[in-house]
Amino acid sequence: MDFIRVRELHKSFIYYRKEAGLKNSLKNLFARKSLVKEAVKSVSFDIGPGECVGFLGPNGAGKTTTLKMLSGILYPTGGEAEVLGYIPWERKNAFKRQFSIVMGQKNQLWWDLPASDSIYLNKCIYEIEDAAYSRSLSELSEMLDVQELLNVQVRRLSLGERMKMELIAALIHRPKLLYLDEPTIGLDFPSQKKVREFLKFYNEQFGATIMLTSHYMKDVEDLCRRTIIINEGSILYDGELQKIHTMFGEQKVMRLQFSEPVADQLLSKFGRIVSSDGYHAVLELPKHRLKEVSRILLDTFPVIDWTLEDVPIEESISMLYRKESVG
Ligand SMILES: Nc1ncnc2c1ncn2[C@@H]1O[C@H](COP(=O)(O)OP(=O)(O)OP(=O)(O)O)[C@@H](O)[C@H]1O
Repeated sequence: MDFIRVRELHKSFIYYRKEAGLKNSLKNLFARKSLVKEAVKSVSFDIGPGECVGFLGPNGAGKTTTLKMLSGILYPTGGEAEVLGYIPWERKNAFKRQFSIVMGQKNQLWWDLPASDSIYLNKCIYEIEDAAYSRSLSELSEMLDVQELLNVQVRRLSLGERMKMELIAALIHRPKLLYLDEPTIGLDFPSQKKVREFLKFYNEQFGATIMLTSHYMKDVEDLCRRTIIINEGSILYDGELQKIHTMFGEQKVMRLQFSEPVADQLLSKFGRIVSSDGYHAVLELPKHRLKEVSRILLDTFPVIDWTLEDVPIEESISMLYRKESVG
């Protein structure tokens, strides 16, 4: 059984161009120019129960718009979706009780109240029994190590502490499905790690299905085997994250340090320059040219240090985007 079934889902936004200045504003009142943005173009995929799927893409790719349609916040322009057996945009109560959406960029807790009040409000909304609520609250707050902070006003919490409270509020009713839109954005490394460990535990312990968007690749590497990559509203890749490496495994990254500046023009004939400042350069080059290029570089350039690495997963994904844009 598929938990999430999406077929040719599509969303276009109509918006109006506003010209600057009073004269143009008045003109706009009578003759507005409408524009269409195709944010999501006919995407299809299935997600099974208990899967944790990374939903990746560059800024403006259509990730949030897709998650909003799958949670019923947005009505699609076309296509179909079935989530937990419901059509999300019908917003049936039985559906709303079974999922949560957490957006790292949006605060869902009451700013001037302690987090415990917002969490209690969710208890009432979801009609959670007292015993189940107490158990869930103490379990979640213990796992996230924030028991002492539940009664502190939300605006007095740090970003990391607030995100942990957001997660407790979102999970207090034990949803089977969790949409996470950049849950670790802006957090320091220890908080990112804690949130990741918690999400992994929640996924494994309760068999929850998770769809996660994040610009931090570590989140996706740690939590998701499968990745769906979207760019300009269309799906570019759907499969195992690690397989993206093998698609671009023919490349290596060489980091060089020079004792005196070396111009980009001299380096560019050996491979793609990822970055360079004269004294340091990062080159991406094909594996089959490694031996030859290393020899030339070491013999003819003032190299004082160098290393060879595999292409990072972020870079493999960027290559996927570039390949797509080149056609
Ligand atoms: N209400 C709207 N009206 C017009 N255009 C919109 C609206 N909402 C989103 N868009 C556009 O749709 C495209 C996709 O936006 P979306 O927020 O889904 O991207 P995203 O992949 O989540 O990006 P990011 O990683 O930056 O959050 C963008 O070009 C955005 O400007």
